[in-house]
Amino acid sequence: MATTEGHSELLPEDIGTDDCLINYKHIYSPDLLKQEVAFITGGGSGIGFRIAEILMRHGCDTVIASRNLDKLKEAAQKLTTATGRRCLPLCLDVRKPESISAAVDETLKEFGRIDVLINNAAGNFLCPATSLSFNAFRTVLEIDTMGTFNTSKVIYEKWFKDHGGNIVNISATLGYRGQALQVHAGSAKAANDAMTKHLAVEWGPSGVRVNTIAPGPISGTEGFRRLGGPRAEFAGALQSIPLQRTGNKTEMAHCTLFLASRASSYVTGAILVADGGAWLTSANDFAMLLGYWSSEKEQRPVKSENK
Ligand SMILES: CC/C=C\C/C=C\C/C=C\C/C=C\C/C=C\C/C=C\C=C\C(=O)SCCNC(=O)CCNC(=O)[C@H](O)C(C)(C)COP(=O)(O)OP(=O)(O)OC[C@H]1O[C@@H](n2cnc3c(N)ncnc32)[C@H](O)[C@@H]1OP(=O)(O)O
Ligand SMILES: NC(=O)C1=CN([C@@H]2O[C@H](COP(=O)(O)OP(=O)(O)OC[C@H]3O[C@@H](n4cnc5c(N)ncnc54)[C@H](OP(=O)(O)O)[C@@H]3O)[C@@H](O)[C@H]2O)C=CC1
Repeated sequence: MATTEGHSELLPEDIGTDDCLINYKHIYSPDLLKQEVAFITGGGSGIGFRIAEILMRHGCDTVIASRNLDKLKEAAQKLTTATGRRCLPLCLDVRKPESISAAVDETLKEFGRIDVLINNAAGNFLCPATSLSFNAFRTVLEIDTMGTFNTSKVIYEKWFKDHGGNIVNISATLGYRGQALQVHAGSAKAANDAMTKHLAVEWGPSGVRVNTIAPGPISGTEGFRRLGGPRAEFAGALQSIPLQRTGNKTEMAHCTLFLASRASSYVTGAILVADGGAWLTSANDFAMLLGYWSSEKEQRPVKSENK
């Protein structure tokens, strides 16, 4: 108990908005990723933003890429100011391979290399299977699973195949025991965990490592908010996690730094579970989540019919 609380206290400013850490203490040498370039999908917010920051604080230049260019520009400015490294904001939709291709070309033109790909972009919301439209299920699979494959394949073909590289996927432990109101996200992330192993086998001979971080509930993020995490009713569920707290973005970024760097040079095809032990024990309370979902109608679009 004292150990986990102690670590939380080291990072008091971690909770909340996408701002850079004020008192960051390096985990590894600040030169660990010197002269490397990381391409981070969804790097303008939440866990992806913090991953960009921690990689940059270890010497890396970054590309942060997603759909909302204004948000990305603001994030890139903050990241460069805080770390002194370059950060290039680029617009893409991971569902559209041609947009990924254009962003990768731009990256290679600007930086001349890509060393690390972080597949972090995703979409999620709470919804029981009976209310989930076919299109809603497809949309989440297209963003999370097709998006991860599309980005990996484009970067492999344009760069990693000839130069090697390092892919880290951001998954989730929510599907490991089945989670209520999450059939879409759980199915998508399970496919990604399988993809990690398949691509590690196929691309290992080209010098490409492929690994995954599987987070549990991470406070101060959109994903946590969308699933009702900050609500008082969930306090009991969080207490059922062995480490008795949510994780934070910096902890996820440190795990990513390990897999993205030579610190893990003989690791591939691995899934690093970083959830405080949550999936081993915590209650998957269907009634509680359904109650929350029913009370949060403004979160959901009005659908005419299942498509
Ligand atoms: C938190 C729980 C607390 C305590 C539990 C304690 C212990 C539990 C222990 C272990 C559990 C471990 C972990 C769980 C905790 C955390 C969460 C895990 C995973 C998290 C994943 C993520 O967070 S992903 C990142 C979240 N951020 C985003 O989603 C931002 C990006 N999102 C979007 O862009 C949209 O939301 C989108 C995904 C819908 C895509 O947008 P777009 O392409 O524009 O698509 P639309 O046209 O809008 O919609 C497409 C169809 O989808 C339908 N839809 C959209 N929103 C909803 C909704 N809210 N509900 C139902 N259906 C929806 C929409 O209607 C469209 O379908 P049609 O049929 O109408 O066409
Ligand atoms: N938060 C949590 O508790 C947990 C999160 N995770 C995983 O962590 C990762 C980050 O989640 P979190 O930080 O919470 O959420 P955010 O909403 O902050 O991050 C998701 C990012 O994905 C981008 N994105 C969404 N759709 C697309 C798309 N079609 N093309 C390109 N980019 C897209 C968004 O940017 P834009 O809108 O500009 O496109 C956004 O920056 C996700 O993979 C999530 O599944 C896993 C377990 C728990």
